[in-house]
Amino acid sequence: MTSSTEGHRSGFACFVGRPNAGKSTLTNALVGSKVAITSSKPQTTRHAIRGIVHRDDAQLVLVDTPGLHRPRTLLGQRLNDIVRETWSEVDVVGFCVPADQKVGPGDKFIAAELAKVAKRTPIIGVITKTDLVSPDQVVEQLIALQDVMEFAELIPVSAVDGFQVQTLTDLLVARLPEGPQLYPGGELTDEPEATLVAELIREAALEGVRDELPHSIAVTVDEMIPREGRDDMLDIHALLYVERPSQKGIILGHRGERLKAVGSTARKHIEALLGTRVYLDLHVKVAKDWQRDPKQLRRLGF
Ligand SMILES: Nc1nc2c(ncn2[C@@H]2O[C@H](COP(=O)(O)OP(=O)(O)OP(=O)(O)O)[C@@H](O)[C@H]2O)c(=O)[nH]1
Repeated sequence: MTSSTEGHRSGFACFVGRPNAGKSTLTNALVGSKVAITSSKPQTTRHAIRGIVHRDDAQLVLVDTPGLHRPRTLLGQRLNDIVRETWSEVDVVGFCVPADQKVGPGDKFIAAELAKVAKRTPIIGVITKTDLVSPDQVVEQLIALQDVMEFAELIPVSAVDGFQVQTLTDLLVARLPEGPQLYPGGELTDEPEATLVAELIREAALEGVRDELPHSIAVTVDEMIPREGRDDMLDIHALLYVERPSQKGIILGHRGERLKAVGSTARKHIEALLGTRVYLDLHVKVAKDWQRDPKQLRRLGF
């Protein structure tokens, strides 16, 4: 009997590019309507998962990277170190450049940074939004991009009309190592929104403290209601449960600064997920030994 993982590939990819290059839209086009829920172990990545492409032969996990900045300050440099670290942790990077805009200094800056990791991580040049330009302009952009750096592959796509989206998936998958599924399939769809929202909050809360609090956090979303008189704003009230007061301190951080950052990261991801603006009201509660208490577990959705 052959093993079920034989020939199966799995791994991580991220899209980089200047703001508005079309990274999010492309991610959604690749993933389809599926939204990633990452509650399932293993926690193989420290980065927020934007979507997972499930196929019989592969599982492609698309992760978020923070934006790259022109480093004017020490903090800017530190942020860029983090970006580069992410790039070298994924199996393949897609560098997105829109077809309808000249390859500019912003792109060149990113390319120069990408070139530093290109020996270890293959970089695929992705020309996005081809539906906005003529075929000739696509060719011109391909040529312009080729001058910027050396790519493992170059491909024009359109997330809007689906042009070459499948081919791009194939190219990304081909760069993944052989391996089993990292996340169970199937469970990614049809999750009620509140569960996904809770999961995004949990992800943000665990960021950076996974080692200290690996399985001690649970999140409940108690309320998701449209802001009165507005159809573009959702009020979300959520509770973050920890097991011990000491863990509450870790989550809150100095003067609650960490919780504030968690809330702001989670809010951005929730807004991207739901396509609406969000006010997130987040509180931390100690629920003693909730993992061993069936009643509490049920309330937390386990
Ligand atoms: N016509 C067309 N528009 C697109 C395509 N992909 C993205 N767009 C539009 O381009 C704009 C930016 O797309 P995003 O996916 O938000 O870009 P992004 O790179 O994620 O942007 P940041 O989050 O700012 O980094 C949006 O208005 C999209 O609707 C495409 O394939 N064709």
